[in-house]
Amino acid sequence: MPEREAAFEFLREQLGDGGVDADGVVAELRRLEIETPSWGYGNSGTRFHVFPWPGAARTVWERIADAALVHRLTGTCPSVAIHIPWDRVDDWTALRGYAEGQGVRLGAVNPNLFQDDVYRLGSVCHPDAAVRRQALDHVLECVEIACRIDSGILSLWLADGTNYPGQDDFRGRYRRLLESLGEVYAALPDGMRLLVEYKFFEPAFYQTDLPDWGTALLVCRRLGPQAQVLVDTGHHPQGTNIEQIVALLLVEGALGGFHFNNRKYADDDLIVGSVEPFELFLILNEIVAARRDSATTATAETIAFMIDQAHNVEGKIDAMIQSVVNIQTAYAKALLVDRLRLDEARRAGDVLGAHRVLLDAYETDVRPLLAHLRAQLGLAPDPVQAFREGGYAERLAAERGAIAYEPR
Ligand SMILES: C[C@@H]1O[C@H](O)[C@H](O)[C@H](O)[C@H]1O
Ligand SMILES: [Mn+2]
Ligand SMILES: [Mn+2]
Ligand SMILES: [Mn+2]
Repeated sequence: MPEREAAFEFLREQLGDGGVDADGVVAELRRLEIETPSWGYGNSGTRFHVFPWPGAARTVWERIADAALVHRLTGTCPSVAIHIPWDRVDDWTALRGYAEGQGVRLGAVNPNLFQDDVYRLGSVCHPDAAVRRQALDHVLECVEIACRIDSGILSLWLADGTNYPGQDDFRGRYRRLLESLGEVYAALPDGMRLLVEYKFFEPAFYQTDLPDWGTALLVCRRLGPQAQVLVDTGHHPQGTNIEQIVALLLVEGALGGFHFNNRKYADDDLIVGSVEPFELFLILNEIVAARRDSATTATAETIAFMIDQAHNVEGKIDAMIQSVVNIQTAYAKALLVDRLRLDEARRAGDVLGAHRVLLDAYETDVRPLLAHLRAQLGLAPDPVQAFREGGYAERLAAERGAIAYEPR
């Protein structure tokens, strides 16, 4: 028996002794879908510099081709999120056809209300009604695009905010926010969700109009059931307990999706799980727990798992594959949590006992499980290695070269 299968058989037995069905875990892993961001495949950087990467995607077609490659190597990324205008085309049917021909579908549509000169004082919260109108027309165009490509998600992040005390009126901006998003919500066709993303600062440095989960939840409540909160894991002040926010939003039926990435300081958009893998495990543990709870299953089953990252000094495609592997790994560990033993320890007030139930799952090497899943899908056991040893990077660099970065 090949070594990997032997490792899986050994783990299956070990898990079986603890009452965990390894085949059930593999089946749940197989259902996991992770959406990658088109903008994660191109050159990106900071205000200090953008380092051009040989072979980095230059057009929406190349970004979709790279996303499709990630899906072919991981078997778990069937859709790619697009950003407007970065990914705008004249013929959406052609782009949709191209994507489907590559084996992926076009996913969440992200409007861009942060790169136009008129948005200096905000977009949908701007004091000037004419600027708000321009912003709304862009978002409504994105609703139209989502319809054309049969996407079920409009994913909205607002850079809106102010830089100095007194610059604007908090109540006035909040009212404009509600009024503007009310018009967006009214334009949503049945079945399309508006995901409201919050972020506590940047590019605004005194006040942000959608700074936290509470404000996003209040706004969603005002709008209606098609509006849900999007949690970007890089958008919280240091020390925030993100897994608690996730649990609360699940109970409220308001958790619509994630933008997975990781950070050490601010919105660093680093590879998810590369800084705090335990936090990622705890977040996914809340999702699995909610799926096991009839009161929260419905919401937990429709969460959009999306990545939102920028790869400034590393290759884009293997970084994205590593991100997918990190999410699969954390999710697999969350599926191993012995929830019966956990509940017992909690009821008994056994604080350390309960904590150790989570540690048992977290410290389990799930690589044999993931390799077994990939074998089932006819894929290489380690997709990052498969990319790096498959000559893809060299071929793309030869085909595309390293273009100097043009600001978007
Ligand atoms: C590029 C932009 O960055 C923002 O910080 C936020 O995370 C949005 O989701 C993303 O679209
Ligand atoms: Mn984001
Ligand atoms: Mn961000
Ligand atoms: Mn981010």
